[in-house]
Amino acid sequence: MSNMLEVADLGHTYGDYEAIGGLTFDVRAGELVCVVGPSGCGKSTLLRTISGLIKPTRGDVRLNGSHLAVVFQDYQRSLFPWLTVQGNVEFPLRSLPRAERRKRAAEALEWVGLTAAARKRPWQLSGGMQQRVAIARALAFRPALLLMDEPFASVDAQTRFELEDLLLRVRREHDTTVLVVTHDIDESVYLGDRILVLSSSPARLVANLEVPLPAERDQVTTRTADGFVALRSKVARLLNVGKPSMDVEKWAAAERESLSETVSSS
Ligand SMILES: Nc1ncnc2c1ncn2[C@@H]1O[C@H](COP(=O)(O)OP(=O)(O)OP(=O)(O)O)[C@@H](O)[C@H]1O
Repeated sequence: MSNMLEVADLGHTYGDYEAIGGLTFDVRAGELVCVVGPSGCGKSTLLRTISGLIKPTRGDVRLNGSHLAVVFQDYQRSLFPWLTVQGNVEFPLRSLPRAERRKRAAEALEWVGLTAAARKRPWQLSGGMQQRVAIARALAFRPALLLMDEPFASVDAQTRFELEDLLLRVRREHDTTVLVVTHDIDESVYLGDRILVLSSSPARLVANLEVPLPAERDQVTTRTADGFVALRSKVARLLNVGKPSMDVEKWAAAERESLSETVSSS
């Protein structure tokens, strides 16, 4: 499988504060990779450098495709209240002919189950529906890579589960490559093909974990499966290594070894 994203020795410093301390990883085409790390470790900075919103102090980001789209946590601020749902989804497609814009927006709204809401304004919709509009807008752009920054953190638990399943369905049906930043360990295991665990700031890669779960996931059976429970415990323990006094590399190596033992014996 080819790489859609290649990040090499990426580092970022704000003034003299080092937020990211040299990250190297790839995201393969069609893969869904989750990034977890302690609060303030530099996850949003990582997404901003990948999306080109800020220029990294050092290192390289290579995207093997022409477009990327970003979905943010705060859907209320990312949608235009004066445009209809359809208008919001069409907005990034302004350079395309009108008929093509319409077609792509209608298609993306259908993928997220919002065809009936196309003529409404965002403020007439629930929070979960608004976030679905933001996802439709990103998908209509047909991005080579979809970046998501805490995309479901502002909705209730039930809606969050629905949106997680929506994301899994659309990325499977449309073969989208996705990089999701999340605070939620369970969400990272439920969604991910792979999980990148970061240390506290400056963010370094503590572990790069394959998720040993079938592609078909279900909120009840997947979350109670032994592989799910074992991996979420691993990630939770790895996140404690963000303490500066610990030897992150040594800890991560030990955890990786014990994870591979768990997986091979299960
Ligand atoms: N524009 C900025 N100028 C100076 N420091 C910044 C700036 N943006 C972020 N930082 C600092 O860099 C560090 C990483 O911030 P970032 O927002 O990337 O972390 P995060 O992991 O996304 O945080 P959270 O988990 O709370 O969302 C934090 O200590 C933050 O205070």
